[in-house]
Amino acid sequence: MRLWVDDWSVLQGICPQVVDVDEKAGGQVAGIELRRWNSTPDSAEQWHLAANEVEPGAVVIEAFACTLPEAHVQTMLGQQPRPLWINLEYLSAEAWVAACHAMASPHPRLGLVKHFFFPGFDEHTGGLLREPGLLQRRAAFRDDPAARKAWLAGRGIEPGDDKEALCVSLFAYAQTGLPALLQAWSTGQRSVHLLVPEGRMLEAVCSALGSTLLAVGEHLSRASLIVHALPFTDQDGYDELLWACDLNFVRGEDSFVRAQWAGRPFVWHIYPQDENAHRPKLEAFMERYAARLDPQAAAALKAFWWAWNGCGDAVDAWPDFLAALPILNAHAERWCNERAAQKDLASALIAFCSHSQIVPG
Ligand SMILES: Cc1cn([C@H]2C[C@H](O)[C@@H](COP(=O)(O)OP(=O)(O)O[C@H]3O[C@@H](C)[C@H](O)[C@@H](O)[C@H]3O)O2)c(=O)[nH]c1=O
Repeated sequence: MRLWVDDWSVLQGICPQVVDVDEKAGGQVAGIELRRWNSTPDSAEQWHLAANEVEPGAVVIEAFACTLPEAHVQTMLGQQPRPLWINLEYLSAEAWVAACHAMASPHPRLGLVKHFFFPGFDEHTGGLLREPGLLQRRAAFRDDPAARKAWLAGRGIEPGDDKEALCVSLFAYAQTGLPALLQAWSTGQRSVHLLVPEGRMLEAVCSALGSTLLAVGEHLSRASLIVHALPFTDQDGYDELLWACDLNFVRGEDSFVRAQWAGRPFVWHIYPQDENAHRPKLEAFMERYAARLDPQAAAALKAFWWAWNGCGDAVDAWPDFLAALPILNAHAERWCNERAAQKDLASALIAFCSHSQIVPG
């Protein structure tokens, strides 16, 4: 397995072992060969390993339509048998995805065939990323209240005897509604411990509360609201954060999926696109997610999610959402178990390649 990565520093953040790999020469992490992909090579940066200097694998996965370098495609053309070329698409809950999943698209000039592979939420799609043992690790953590308590205490968070206290993790894109929501939490009846990994969201929270930027490990209190600054951790650490909280604000694709495996209520901030192209995607997921949810809880969820995504007032929507949390909690667990009954994305990819007789089954 060889992974081409165009942003080494981002990879280091979520996979710290990458620090030991020479960016210029590439190297191995957890059995995966890492190579730096310079998508805009220039003469000043001749050191990068060009994709055409490397023999393509039996399967070439182009993620998120990143566009393979022409030279790499040419090398693929010269191979016998020709590699299986897969375009791994963005995650979407929209109905058309099932119809397009695994569809073949012959290259107009080259005679190579590209297959579209869509992650998704039902068995007609490629499924979701879920590594072996994830749900067992989560269960071990969540079934052990002492482990959660110790995890929180290790980060200076001690909700104490306040059974009503709510632990909330916050990871989102820029949010215009944030200051008002923080204000509502600070004056609310229920204590809110807000766990914010370092980064832009922490800056935004501190600035909205009129504070200097908190260092990792520090906290600040505003009546019912206590903000805790957490480090940006590797992905296992981020999973533990999701498991430890009662409610998780997540964004984009990956943290959105991890929150679903956490089996806890969550709020999704979808990646905003031009001309509001993200809205039908948000709606499609909400409809799917809330289809078998109690109607009142479904309405509360939709109102708050829409508001968090810029359509509505999050402060107005918060009380009903808060009241629905116990129902949403049970629903999150059920949703997680249903999704876990499906083939995961990596297994689906292997099955697809085996079926195409490229990879031995
Ligand atoms: C806060 C935190 C996150 N993470 C992880 C969780 C996720 O796997 C990852 C962040 O990924 P995402 O949540 O998907 O957010 P993102 O904004 O980085 O990704 C997005 O990029 C856009 C360009 C795409 O169009 C989106 O669909 C989406 O993929 O970081 C950690 O490992 N440690 C941490 O401390």
